[in-house]
Amino acid sequence: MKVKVSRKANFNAAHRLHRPDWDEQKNQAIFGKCNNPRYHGHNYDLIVSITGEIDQETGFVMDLKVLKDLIKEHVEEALDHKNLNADVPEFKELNPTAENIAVVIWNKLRPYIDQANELEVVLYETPRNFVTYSG
Ligand SMILES: Nc1nc2c(c(=O)[nH]1)N=C([C@H](O)[C@H](O)COP(=O)(O)OP(=O)(O)OP(=O)(O)O)CN2
Ligand SMILES: [Zn+2]
Repeated sequence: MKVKVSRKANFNAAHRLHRPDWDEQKNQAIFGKCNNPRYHGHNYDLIVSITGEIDQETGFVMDLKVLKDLIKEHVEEALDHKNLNADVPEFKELNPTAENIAVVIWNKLRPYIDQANELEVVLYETPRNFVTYSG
């Protein structure tokens, strides 16, 4: 019997969607206001979920206090109040779209999650735009 447990988190970050190999007109046409050369911010909401068997001794799939601390150490400290393009090595040459940010977060957390459990990351870039990555 598998059960999914989840932890919500939040971080604020600035970004710019841009490809240096495209001219200004194409960047503007594809990325619109997220191509602003002065960057802009989003208030990202994150839901991290772990799916697995319930441990018969603890009753936990995973201790949510441990998950909270992992998100704080590996996601919030890396991304919160950062300029994603300029401050976060993973985005030096990777566009910080919601999709790519979700994959980066998943990769940061996966090494710390029990191999027997599944990891899912849901990232809200705006209240109505969100992406899901499960590996
Ligand atoms: N597939 C993707 N599409 C878009 C992304 C993305 O990361 N992946 N990002 C953006 C913008 O960065 C950002 O999400 C703003 O988009 P917008 O359409 O303005 O969304 P809002 O929810 O703020 O707008 P509403 O009008 O309130 O719906 C765009 N596309
Ligand atoms: Zn944006």
